[in-house]
Amino acid sequence: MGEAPAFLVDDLQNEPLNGFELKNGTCKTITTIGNKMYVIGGADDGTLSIEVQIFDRSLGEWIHPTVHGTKPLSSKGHSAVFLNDRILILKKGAKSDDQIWFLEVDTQYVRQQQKQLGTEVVAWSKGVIGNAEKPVVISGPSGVGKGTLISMLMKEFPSMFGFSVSHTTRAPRGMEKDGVHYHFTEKSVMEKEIKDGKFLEFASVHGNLYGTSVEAVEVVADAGKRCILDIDVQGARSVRSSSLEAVFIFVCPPSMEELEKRLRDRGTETEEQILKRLRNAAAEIEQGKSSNIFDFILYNDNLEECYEKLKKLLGLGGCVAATPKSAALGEFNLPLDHSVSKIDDKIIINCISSGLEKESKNLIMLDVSALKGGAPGRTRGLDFQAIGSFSDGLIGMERLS
Ligand SMILES: Nc1ncnc2c1ncn2[C@@H]1O[C@H](COP(=O)(O)OP(=O)(O)OP(=O)(O)O)[C@@H](O)[C@H]1O
Ligand SMILES: Nc1nc2c(ncn2[C@@H]2O[C@H](COP(=O)(O)O)[C@@H](O)[C@H]2O)c(=O)[nH]1
Repeated sequence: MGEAPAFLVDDLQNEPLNGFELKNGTCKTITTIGNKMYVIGGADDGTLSIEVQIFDRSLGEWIHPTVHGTKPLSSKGHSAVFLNDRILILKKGAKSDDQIWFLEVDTQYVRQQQKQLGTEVVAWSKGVIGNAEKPVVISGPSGVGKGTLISMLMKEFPSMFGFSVSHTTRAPRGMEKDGVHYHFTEKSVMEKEIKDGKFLEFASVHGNLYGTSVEAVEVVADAGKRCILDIDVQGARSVRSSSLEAVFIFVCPPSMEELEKRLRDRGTETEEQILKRLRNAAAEIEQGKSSNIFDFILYNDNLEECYEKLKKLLGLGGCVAATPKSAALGEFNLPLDHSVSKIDDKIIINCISSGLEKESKNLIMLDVSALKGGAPGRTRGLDFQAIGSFSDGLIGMERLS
């Protein structure tokens, strides 16, 4: 039987939402959910990320959970607030793009992973202010022109779209660069990373392993861009049933003869590979047209016409769409000195700053009522508003963005 550490009893009397400092200088919070106490805070073993331990009060035992997602780097302190199925972590003194995190403890993704792995699972997800545009999943048989259409989109809108760089076990083609077109990977390495939960989806396609890592999607979201995934139908199906909300587009060839011509003219595959890809194409087209995976089907006969249709369904017809909201917002840094409380779906952050004349306190409201997404990816839909100041009396609502 394990023993609850001495700090739990005393420090729970303090403000667990806002954390407490231990004798060794590290800061931890404790969030109690049923019989489980989630102890979240800088590790004593010198690692740089925020660590998670769970104490099961009914068993009197420590549980070491499997931790999915990129762990946040530890900070000078943090606050923790429980929200139904996840714990909101606000890092003190962190930069605007690193201050809001979620530790998911009972979301659909966490429950799925627990079932699959048979262990206790928690998952980190970074919070994003505003609603970034949904990622775009583009599927279709090999040679139909997915890559060509995506290149045209990225060339015309370089600051709007970012490509999700997949992993593959196939060999690079002549001009392909590692880390740009694909992460070219050994099969054993990729299999281990799949087992470790690093992939949003993966599939065996035309005899090789392909997959989208969670990081590949997050890198694009972090750059404030809309993510484009070029993946096969099996991968699209996996993403559809994941928590990643996306727009799903299937690209169809005008005919099998034309598809074969394009594949042969591209000249990147051996005869054997071309035949394999053509055999698979018939089943992919059948699934693409008949399944409920895809929101849109595009016929790529005339390239320019098809590209115009693609732009139109992405809201780019005629005028340039606005920059994704997440890129423009979130330029507000939470100060080191703040405390946190929760009223319904609103988190009230009391920022305390000592001015020369008098101490002023600013109240910020973080609205978590419209959260979207989550692990394995970012949590979107957060909104900050300034709601008042103790020193000057309450001021009117004011958006910080
Ligand atoms: N509408 C079109 N008409 C004629 N040729 C086209 C058209 N669209 C693309 N192509 C050509 O077809 C070939 C295959 O296109 P592309 O490489 O973009 O296909 P893909 O769907 O990305 O294939 P893969 O899944 O194998 O990566 C390329 O040589 C491209 O230039
Ligand atoms: N399920 C996934 N499929 C992927 C991914 N990346 C690419 N693909 C698909 O593989 C085929 C073949 O691609 P090629 O570059 O070898 O011609 C094509 O249909 C791609 O859409 C992925 O990460 N997951």
